Amino acid sequence: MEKLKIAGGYPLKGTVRISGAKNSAVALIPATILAESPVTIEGLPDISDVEILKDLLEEIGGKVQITDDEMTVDPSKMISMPLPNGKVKMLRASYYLMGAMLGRFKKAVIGLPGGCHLGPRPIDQHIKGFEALGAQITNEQGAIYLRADELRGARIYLDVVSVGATINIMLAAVRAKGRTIIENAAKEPEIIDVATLLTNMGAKIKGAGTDVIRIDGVDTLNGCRHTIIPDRIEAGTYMIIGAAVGEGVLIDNVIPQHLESLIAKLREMGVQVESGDDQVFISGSANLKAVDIKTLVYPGFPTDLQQPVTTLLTKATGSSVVTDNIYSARFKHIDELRRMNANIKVEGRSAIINGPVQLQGAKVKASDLRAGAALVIAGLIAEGITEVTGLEHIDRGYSNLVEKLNGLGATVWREALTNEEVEHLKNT
Ligand SMILES: CC(=O)N[C@H]1[C@@H](OP(=O)(O)OP(=O)(O)OC[C@H]2O[C@@H](n3ccc(=O)[nH]c3=O)[C@H](O)[C@@H]2O)O[C@H](CO)[C@@H](O)[C@@H]1O
Ligand SMILES: C=C(OP(=O)(O)O)C(=O)O
Repeated sequence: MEKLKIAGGYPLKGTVRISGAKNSAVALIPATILAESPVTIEGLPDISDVEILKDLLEEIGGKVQITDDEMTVDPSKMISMPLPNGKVKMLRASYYLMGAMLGRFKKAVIGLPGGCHLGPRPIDQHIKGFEALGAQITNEQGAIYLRADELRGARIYLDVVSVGATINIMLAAVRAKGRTIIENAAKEPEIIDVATLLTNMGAKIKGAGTDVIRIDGVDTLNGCRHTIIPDRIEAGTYMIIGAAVGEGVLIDNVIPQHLESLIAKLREMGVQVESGDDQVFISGSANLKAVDIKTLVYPGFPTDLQQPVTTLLTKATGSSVVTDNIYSARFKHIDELRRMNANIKVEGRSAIINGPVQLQGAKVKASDLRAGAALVIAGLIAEGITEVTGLEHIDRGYSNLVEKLNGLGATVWREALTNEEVEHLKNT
């Protein structure tokens, strides 16, 4: 086990290249199950969620090759192996195996997913969608059993706008007989990315990226080559870093339109942001202004950037209110930021941040992925050394973090935990 050490207070500048999107990758990889010949996905991020999904595809008989950032999956010999326990529990997105295996094999057994603990993460809308397509579903000892004699297209209205449910239903519906219509669908760019892969495989999907998606089921899907979209959350994290400690940071390989809500908020804070075709330049600002932020479904402000932006707001003058409307309990980073001298209180689903304060280096623990990002940003801002543990969360979603930060001039390194520190972590 390792910890991340950050020597704070240094200005960063230069160029950082963004990797492929984690939240696309975790759906694109299960989607390969639906094909009958090899699928290649280019531009995958080097993160543990991708590694785990590779292992899961191999468990069910897939042949997977990874070269640099490219993964080729030969799904031809896959079988509907039950996966009630083990690695499925290590990530939230293992739930996409349900839709993909149901689509291809008409049956699946998948352990209830893990992932970041952000409060309750129900999957009732996924289940409602699968049932509408004709599947029988039971929950036995923490695993979901799905079975259908035949999948039939249906009209499905999502009661909550859910990225996970939209993608999962799409995965099953591409192999259903007839037309499926998903109403009140989520519109996130990752949904369009998955629909693009499926379309390249031969699926018939219209309307991905709007709130009504129409899918006409097909009998077979074939292999293809697909390039993943850039990770808007990783890009947003580096934009926030640029605003916090940058003296000119160029974010390369980004789709600026995916980050309009963040760009608008950074400008409101007084940060200079220039966007080009696939790059964003952040000049930084000495005098940040407090702003209020509410997370919403896309194109609103993403919940995944709520924690990183909270750290930035500790530098802003005045009182900011950050409200998470997607995950009301996504505030585990706040206690850790307080250890670093932040003046923040949580009321219901809002964090109230009073600034500016000078953060101080401390020993802190990442409780989840974006809490980890928030603490790394805090470490870069802080005076002195910050030590961040819980790196297994950060490694789920940030490709080559140390290399990318040091490439911008930061002083960040990983160090093995002492036995004493391992014991201490087990007891906290
Ligand atoms: C809309 C939104 O911002 N989605 C984010 C959410 O996706 P994720 O896929 O985790 O969440 P969903 O988009 O599926 O869920 C959005 C909301 O709907 C609720 N819900 C979801 C499914 C369901 O069956 N029943 C139900 O009630 C969730 O509890 C949540 O409050 O977290 C991901 C990881 O942090 C982000 O990348 C997504 O952008
Ligand atoms: C919480 C996240 O991931 P997951 O849903 O995979 O746990 C995230 O990407 O911020």
